[in-house]
Amino acid sequence: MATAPYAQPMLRDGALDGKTIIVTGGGTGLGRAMTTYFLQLGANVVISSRKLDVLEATAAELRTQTGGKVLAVQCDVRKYDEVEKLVARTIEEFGRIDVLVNNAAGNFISPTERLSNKAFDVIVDIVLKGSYNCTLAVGKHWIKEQQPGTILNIVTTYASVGSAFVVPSATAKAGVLALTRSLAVEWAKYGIRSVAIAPGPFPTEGAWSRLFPEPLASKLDPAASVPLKRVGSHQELANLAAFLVSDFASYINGEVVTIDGGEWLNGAGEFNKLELLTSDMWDMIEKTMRR
Ligand SMILES: CCCCCCC/C=C/C(=O)SCCNC(=O)CCNC(=O)[C@H](O)C(C)(C)COP(=O)(O)OP(=O)(O)OC[C@H]1O[C@@H](n2cnc3c(N)ncnc32)[C@H](O)[C@@H]1OP(=O)(O)O
Ligand SMILES: NC(=O)C1=CN([C@@H]2O[C@H](COP(=O)(O)OP(=O)(O)OC[C@H]3O[C@@H](n4cnc5c(N)ncnc54)[C@H](OP(=O)(O)O)[C@@H]3O)[C@@H](O)[C@H]2O)C=CC1
Repeated sequence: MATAPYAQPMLRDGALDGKTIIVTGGGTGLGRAMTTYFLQLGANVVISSRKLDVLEATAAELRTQTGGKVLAVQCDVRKYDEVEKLVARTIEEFGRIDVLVNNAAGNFISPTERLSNKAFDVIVDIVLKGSYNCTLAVGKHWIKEQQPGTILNIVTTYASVGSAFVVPSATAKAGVLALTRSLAVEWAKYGIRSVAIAPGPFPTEGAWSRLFPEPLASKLDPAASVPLKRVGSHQELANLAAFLVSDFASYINGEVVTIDGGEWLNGAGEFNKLELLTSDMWDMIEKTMRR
């Protein structure tokens, strides 16, 4: 079957030539998808997370698949000293950093009152502390070297509106969104852009195992609440990420781009649920109203 247009690579060859990009959580899921496309577009990529074996395996596969330069560095984003080492190792290998993608995250569904304080901490620490740790370490480097840069934060649609049953994640992602918009203004004078992507449902093992465990998975179709009636493809998210970190997006700063097939608006509109009405019902309703 032919690949759908939205699942095809978008940018021209070499669009990211000469750029060095750090992708936290780059060994799996959407981080891996972005890394693959960045390499195909000519960037050098450093992938980091806690599990070195996963990172090394991904790096080896992507070297073969793309012919690009990818370095695996173990780093727990919650620990500032490890983040500083990640920055130093990147400079040592590639001589520069052009882009930071704050993608690493932790999440699981739970009624909030069931959470221990440690469970709340672990999510906020990975998502919010992890993002500001990396942003601070890379930002300080750019400012000291008088070098421009781009920060891309992967948030989610509920960063703006909140969500029940993923409260630590919603709290932390809202903070990351605030970080994005605040630094877009404060660090613009240094030539540093801050942007974000708010994805809706994109199937990954990491997200699905924690957000759609059984018996939920067999009861709930994640595509059903999306007006376009499908989930996202990894390539279309990678296309958007590559554009936002490329020089073609040089005038985009402080923006959060939602990519969710219209899902978040679906819950918002007062009358959206009328989608359930059949044509016959509408005939009846119209007749009654006109009378
Ligand atoms: C699907 C449609 C789209 C909607 C948008 C979705 C938006 C966001 C999506 C995502 O972010 S998906 C990313 C998912 N990926 C990950 O979470 C990967 C990394 N995750 C992990 O490593 C673990 O899941 C972790 C729990 C977050 C961290 O693991 P770690 O080993 O560091 O911690 P633990 O020691 O296991 O746990 C710490 C603390 O948390 C409690 N806990 C763990 N799991 C649960 C649970 N399911 N329910 C309640 N509590 C949990 C655990 O018991 C510990 O607390 P204490 O027992 O010490 O009090
Ligand atoms: N998939 C989806 O539908 C959606 C995803 N998102 C966002 O997309 C991003 C990627 O998620 P996805 O690919 O689905 O899930 P994954 O679970 O595949 O990705 C999460 C990554 O974060 C890494 N990570 C977790 N904790 C740490 C830590 N302390 N230090 C460093 N790295 C860490 C994990 O690696 P390791 O365990 O080796 O540390 C893993 O590679 C996340 O920001 C998520 O919130 C947003 C909306 C929807």
